[in-house]
Amino acid sequence: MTDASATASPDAMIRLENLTKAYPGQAEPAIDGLSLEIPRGEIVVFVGPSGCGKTTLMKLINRLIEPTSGRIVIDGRDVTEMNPDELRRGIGYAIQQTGLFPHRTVAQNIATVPKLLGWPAEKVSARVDELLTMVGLAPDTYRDRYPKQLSGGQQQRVGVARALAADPAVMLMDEPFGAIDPITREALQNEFLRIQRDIRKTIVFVTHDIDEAVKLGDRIAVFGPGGRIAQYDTPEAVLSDPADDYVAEFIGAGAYVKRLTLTRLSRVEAATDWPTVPSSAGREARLAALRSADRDFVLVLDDERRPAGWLGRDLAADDDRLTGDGLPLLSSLGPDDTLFDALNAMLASNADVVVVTGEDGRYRGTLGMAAIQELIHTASPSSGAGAASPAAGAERSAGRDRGGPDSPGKDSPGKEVR
Ligand SMILES: Nc1ncnc2c1ncn2[C@@H]1O[C@H](COP(=O)(O)OP(=O)(O)OP(=O)(O)O)[C@@H](O)[C@H]1O
Repeated sequence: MTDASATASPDAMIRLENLTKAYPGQAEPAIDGLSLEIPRGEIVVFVGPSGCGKTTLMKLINRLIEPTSGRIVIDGRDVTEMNPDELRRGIGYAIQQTGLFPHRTVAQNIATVPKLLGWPAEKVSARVDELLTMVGLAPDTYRDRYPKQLSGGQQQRVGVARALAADPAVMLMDEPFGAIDPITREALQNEFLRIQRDIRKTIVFVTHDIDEAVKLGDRIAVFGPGGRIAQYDTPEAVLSDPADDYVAEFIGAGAYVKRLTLTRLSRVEAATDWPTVPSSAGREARLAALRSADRDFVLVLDDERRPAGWLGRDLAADDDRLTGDGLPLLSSLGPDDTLFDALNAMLASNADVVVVTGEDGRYRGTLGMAAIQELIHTASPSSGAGAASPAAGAERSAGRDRGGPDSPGKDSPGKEVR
């Protein structure tokens, strides 16, 4: 773990220095001599079992409680020297129970801090609409609703919007997606990462869930009992080189599979040699594309170059189906999907390839099973898992996914996954 006093870095947004919190009447301190640096613009995830002091640390950072000893420095300022109200207005705080005010509308909830800061009404209103749009809730539909008229996932989104309202440099998020079903949770996580790509806040995120930590964190602090940090490192390093038995046990089984979740498809080079045909192509052009293809399936792209479906050789004899959009294509994956999602899509569709699109939904290429296999073995922390080496790996292995004689799934590009 980082010893802040020894390695104080100029770009640490939050510095915890030898921090101790002993609650009155408790035999052991909840936090005991903890030092940690949180870099500017990164997501640092505190992960660990219940009762290990994660929430205590969050409350210390925004001064809902005071430390017994030690210092907390945010953006170069010792927080104990700041007015607590001023401090908290500069920190967005989102929690599991959302803490939304039940008798205030969504807009009024989001506007809480901007109003305290005395923003003019038009600016507040524009900010509310901007944030609702950002978290995927149409302002016209949701602005005037009350929290109880929203689903749990929508409430979480409003909670995140409210935390972001005054554009704080620091966000503290304590299990914000905790009580949400797994599908909504995944959607919220993906949206959260997409938003963070634009806003680049310094975010401290608390979770019990190592998979969530691995997915969201630029760095993970694995907490043990008594507020001890067992390891503070990148997800890649924690997964592939756990500091001790405690961390290894906390990660649990399946470290290789978890590592697949670290690499987003945006960082993987997709193979671009799969044969394609525009959806505007007529019968003859489609037949010609199938004849000249070195695979049994040709990918149909619409006018915007978005994947529309697979055209199989078996359709050549069926004019109606040949001139339609081919088989359904439900397994196209976007830049925020991971190698894990790609593998899952392949397994679900019994195929050995998935179609990869860019942020705009346009076709970017394909990714095959062999490429994933190679990526997971070439990506080590030292080679920068998920960064340069996967792209190189994808390129190298692209040729092996081309449906050659020894490619088991060459005839099944995937009927449908999503
Ligand atoms: N107000 C309090 N008074 C006394 N002890 C407290 C208080 N708040 C927390 N504690 C104790 O401090 C320790 C750390 O609690 P904390 O809530 O920070 O843990 P946590 O890691 O956030 O747990 P969880 O994941 O369950 O929320 C626990 O032993 C808890 O019982």
